[in-house]
Amino acid sequence: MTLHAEQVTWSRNGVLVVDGATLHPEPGQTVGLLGPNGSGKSSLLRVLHGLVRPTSGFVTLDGVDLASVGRRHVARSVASVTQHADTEVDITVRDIVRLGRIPHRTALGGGTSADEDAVDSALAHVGLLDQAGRLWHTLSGGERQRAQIARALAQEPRELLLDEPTNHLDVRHQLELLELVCALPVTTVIAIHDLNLAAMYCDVVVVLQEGRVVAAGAPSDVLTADLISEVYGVVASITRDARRGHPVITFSRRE
Ligand SMILES: Nc1ncnc2c1ncn2[C@@H]1O[C@H](COP(=O)(O)OP(=O)(O)OP(=O)(O)O)[C@@H](O)[C@H]1O
Repeated sequence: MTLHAEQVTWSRNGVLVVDGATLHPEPGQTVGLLGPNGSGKSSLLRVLHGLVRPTSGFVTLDGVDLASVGRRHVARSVASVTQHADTEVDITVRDIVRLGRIPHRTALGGGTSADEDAVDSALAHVGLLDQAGRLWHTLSGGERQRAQIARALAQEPRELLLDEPTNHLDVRHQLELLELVCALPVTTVIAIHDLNLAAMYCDVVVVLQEGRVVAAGAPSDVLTADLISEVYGVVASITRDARRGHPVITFSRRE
């Protein structure tokens, strides 16, 4: 079992932001949340994390309504990286990553060597081990993004919720990050704008439009020229990757 959404609706100021979304990831899958700006991807991730309560429907963790699961239990199981993680405090990269260990600490305990091992391992995974002593505010946007990913990895979650994690990353780090995420033994839901990266790395893609799920399934079934035209209003053509067979999307210029 994993984190499931059942007919989840979330309204804000009378506007239906998420409209009846159902999500049933298989354990270990990487699920891509796609859709235009404002289609509800971040909001659905927030509902899945239990940061906001659904207006109707429900989210379950291992079959139990998230509303009745303790926050600490959720924090031990679910890690998230949001789009605007930031801090003004003078804090090092290692300190940021250590935050991921908080849900695992006992009431009395400070950090243990197991905590430090998890922090080192997470830093190594994102290629920041040699930058661990640097201050947060001196990092580039991409380095901050990788530090936040390391914080989520240090949490050793079973479920990972990522909101546009490839933002700010150069192409090598985009590919490395998604390869890392796919190789982790966790279930990942990842809001992502790049349809080609979604096609390369996601087992399943779920397309949102105005808060509603309008398509879901394997990238090769979902990412058709018609769907892309309907949802994004752009002209695209689809070929297949010669080696792995996933769709490769090419966009046409408007003349
Ligand atoms: N707390 C809030 N209060 C009011 N409206 C909100 C709130 N959060 C989100 N919205 C609105 O809900 C809609 C969906 O926003 P959301 O950020 O979930 O979309 P998104 O698909 O993640 O967009 P993007 O691709 O631009 O990041 C938008 O119209 C947004 O303005």
